[in-house]
Amino acid sequence: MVSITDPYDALLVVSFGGPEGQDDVIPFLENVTRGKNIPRERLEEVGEHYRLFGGRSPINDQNRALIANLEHELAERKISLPVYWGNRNWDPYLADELARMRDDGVERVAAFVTSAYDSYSGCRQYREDLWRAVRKVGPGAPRIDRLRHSFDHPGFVTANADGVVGALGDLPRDVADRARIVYVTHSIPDAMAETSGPTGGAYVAQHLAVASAVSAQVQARTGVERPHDLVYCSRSGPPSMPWLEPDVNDHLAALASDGVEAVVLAPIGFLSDHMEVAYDLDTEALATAKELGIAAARAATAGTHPDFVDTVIDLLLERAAVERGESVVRASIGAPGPAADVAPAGCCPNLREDLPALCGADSPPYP
Ligand SMILES: CC1=C(CCC(=O)O)c2cc3nc(cc4[nH]c(cc5[nH]c(cc1n2)c(C)c5CCC(=O)O)c(CCC(=O)O)c4C)C(CCC(=O)O)=C3C
Ligand SMILES: [Fe+2]
Repeated sequence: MVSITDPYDALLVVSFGGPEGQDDVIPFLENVTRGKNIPRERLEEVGEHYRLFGGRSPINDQNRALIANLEHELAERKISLPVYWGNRNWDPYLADELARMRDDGVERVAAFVTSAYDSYSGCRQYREDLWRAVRKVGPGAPRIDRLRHSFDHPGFVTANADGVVGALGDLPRDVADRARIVYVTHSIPDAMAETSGPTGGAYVAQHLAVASAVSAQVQARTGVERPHDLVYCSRSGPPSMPWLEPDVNDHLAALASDGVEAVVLAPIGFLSDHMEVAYDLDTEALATAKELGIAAARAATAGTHPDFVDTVIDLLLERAAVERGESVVRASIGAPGPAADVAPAGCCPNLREDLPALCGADSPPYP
């Protein structure tokens, strides 16, 4: 009997990983920045962000919550499929989880990566680490298909629109109708943005599409048209290297001098409230807004919103149908359109060194 999840034996949630206590902070940061050109001062600064929160990133608990919701929703739909979880930079590591899956008899797995957009950081870097994990496990490692990026799935957009509507409700009533919606994502080097996706420029184009789609939904639901912007947080790297701008704090200052009284900060670049959201937005940017005298509220991320949980399952069922050779209608908000199932050769290149990566047209054969 054909099951709607065939040919998959499991779903694997692939994430970044984060420290769970003060002793983890330095080893975690060493894992993240190995081979990268991150200045010492920046590392110490980021270490302090984690220390402020007891050395514990919120990201692992958020992944545990997402997985619990996925398991619940799969059970509700009478779909019997185990869910596994492996990280790039912290326990549970990808290679350990792949070995566990192999021992459990899993041969073929669909991987949901907790990164919604195309760029080296959100695409190829995960696929390089999947290759490294597969090579470490060796023969018998399950075959992995990475699900397409979730940015343009209508469920992701609705979850974010709900977040913005909720944040508008947190603003003082007299200014909420005049609030500006400031969409925020992770800054990346200009060179990484320019080369993102199959033909370049995908990172910014995909965010602009999501920002417009979320704003249109918010307008439809509130009956108020509000201006919006796309800005960046969490810049790293040497100061000499250009990264995407404006920074959210600089942007708030510019808005204040233009007389803007209220903003919603909507972190569409992040799938859950991890450290960039908890520190860079909730701690730093909200303090900046306060100093400037702007009323500000932060919109919830997709997190465990039911529409986002459904999005993950929908992407899984879509890809399973594709692999069975069936034709599918892909849920999408439209241009720039769904990202590819199999990453095209050379997409989201690693500009530092050429490394083998899984789930692409240019991937090496399994060991
Ligand atoms: C696009 C993007 C995403 C979104 C896609 C995705 O979700 O993957 C993302 C996610 C995350 N980034 C995270 C943490 C860090 N990122 C760093 C460094 C960097 N990120 C970059 C980009 C991105 N990062 C880049 C271009 C660098 C410079 C180094 C390099 O060129 O690769 C550093 C080193 C210190 C610093 O440089 O700031 C840390 C500690 C965490 C965990 C948070 C937690 O613990 O809750 C998460 C989810
Ligand atoms: Fe990062």
